[in-house]
Amino acid sequence: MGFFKLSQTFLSLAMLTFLLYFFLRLLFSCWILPIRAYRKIKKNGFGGPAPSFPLGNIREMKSNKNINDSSLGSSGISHDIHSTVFPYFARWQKSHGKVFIYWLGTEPFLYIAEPEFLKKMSSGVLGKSWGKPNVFKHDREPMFGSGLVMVEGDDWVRHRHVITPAFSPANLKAMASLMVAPATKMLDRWATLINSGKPEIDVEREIIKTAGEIIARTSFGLSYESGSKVLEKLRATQITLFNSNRYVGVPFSKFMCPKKNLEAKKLGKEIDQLLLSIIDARQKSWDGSPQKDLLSLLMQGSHVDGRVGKSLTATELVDECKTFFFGGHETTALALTWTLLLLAMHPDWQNQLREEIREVIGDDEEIDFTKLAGLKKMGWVMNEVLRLYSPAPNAQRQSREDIKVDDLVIPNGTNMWIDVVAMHHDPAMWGDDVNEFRPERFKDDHLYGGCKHKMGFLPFGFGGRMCVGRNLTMMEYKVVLTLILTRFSFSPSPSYRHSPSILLSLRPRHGLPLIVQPL
Ligand code: HEM
Repeated sequence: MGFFKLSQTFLSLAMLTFLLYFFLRLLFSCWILPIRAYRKIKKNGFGGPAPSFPLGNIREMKSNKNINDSSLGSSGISHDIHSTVFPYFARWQKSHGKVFIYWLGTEPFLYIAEPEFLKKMSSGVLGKSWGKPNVFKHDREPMFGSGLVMVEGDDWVRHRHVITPAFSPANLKAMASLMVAPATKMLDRWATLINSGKPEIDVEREIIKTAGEIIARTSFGLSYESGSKVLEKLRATQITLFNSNRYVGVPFSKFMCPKKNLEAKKLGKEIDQLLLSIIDARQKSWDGSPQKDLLSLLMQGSHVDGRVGKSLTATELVDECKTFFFGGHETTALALTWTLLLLAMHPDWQNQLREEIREVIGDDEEIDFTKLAGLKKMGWVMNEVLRLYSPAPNAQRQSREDIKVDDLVIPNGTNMWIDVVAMHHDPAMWGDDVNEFRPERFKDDHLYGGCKHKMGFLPFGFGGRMCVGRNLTMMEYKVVLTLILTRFSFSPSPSYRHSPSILLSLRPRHGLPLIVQPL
């Protein structure tokens, strides 16, 4: 009896110790550490909205959805979108300036919409010394794994070293030929719809589908038919993750949607298996002849440059394929989608681009891809669209060392949120016509569009971690837009409701119905 009582007391003590340990750990990670990090940043004198525990400022961010659709007929369409897509940032900017601290759950973030601050902060930091916020890593794991977007340090250098040559101009030219068939298939579908008396087409849905096919071909060499299984699963992962991704930074948020998280993990594993089997088959059948798609180029790069530490493993190749899909297809599709809206609203620009295509490319049935670089006006239009409706509305960083900005010190471990939409719509940088569609602003300054600061135009990010796929995007943009403009003209549908919104990327909430006519 005495022994039984003793062991019971021991068990209760053990339980109590465990609970105390658990509580202290929780207190430490959710309260003491974040407050300590916050105090260090705050020493620099930054302000910011008051947070509450445990949501930080998330409640305010969620309550501020400010869904404000405008249609063609009523007030017209405004490109002044910052206060619509990020109403909380627009409001906090008014009280706290362009650099301040806000909280995602128990994680403080340094908000930055000031190009000069960004320049000073990033000028001394190497690409490999930047991190990505740890708090996002759990959610993004099934999408990007250890792909280039997420890796850091020497691993990042190794990945970037193998990946960059795959995007060389010669390789891109070969990839361009893979883009024509999916785009032509889409346009044939439009022609059939128009012939059957349905000229109203949701071009966003169409272009996202086509860009998915293009990325499947250019990334892993899959035709739509054979790649549709991978594509379906990749898309399902994105939707599942996005739905379960809403309380980032809140303690235990990953346990809030256990079903969705498990589903995303399961899908992630299935995709890995599918891609691994593709890589395996390639490895077995590869006879050394040159291939056009990124996966083959990376495999060749890894093969040729087979020194230890330089090549990519099969698992890393899988992660890069997923990264190309998630990082590359929707962003490019949205750049094209917003372009079609702006060109629909500006038929004069449609005509100017058609004229340029006739002059530069001619009437040949097959596009000579070397001539695409000559489509200068199309380049201005692309930049102006990326400025007004940047598909990647923000960039994120976490410092991995103390960073000096004049007399200030941004401490190691600071999360950063760079508000690209704010900087692209800042009249102090662009002038009073900041919210007008004026592609000609890129005529004399094709890189920065006359922006007063070189860090004020960042559609592809900045520094050593700038988007590795930007030239591929440019190629796809010019190929697809050339094909569209040579076959169709288009105008906005009266049913279009303008409601740009952030669903990972910046997209039209209700799609983009256009009235399409054959030329
Ligand atoms: C309009 C199209 C695109 C936009 C707006 C875009 C935007 C971006 C942005 C903002 C970043 C982050 C840069 C930073 O943190 O400073 C990025 C990184 C990246 N993008 Fe893109 N991207 C586009 C197309 C593509 C394509 C087509 C691919 C590949 C097929 C791609 C692959 C990547 C990769 C791998 C990274 C990570 C680079 C690194 O961290 O070293 N992107 N992109």
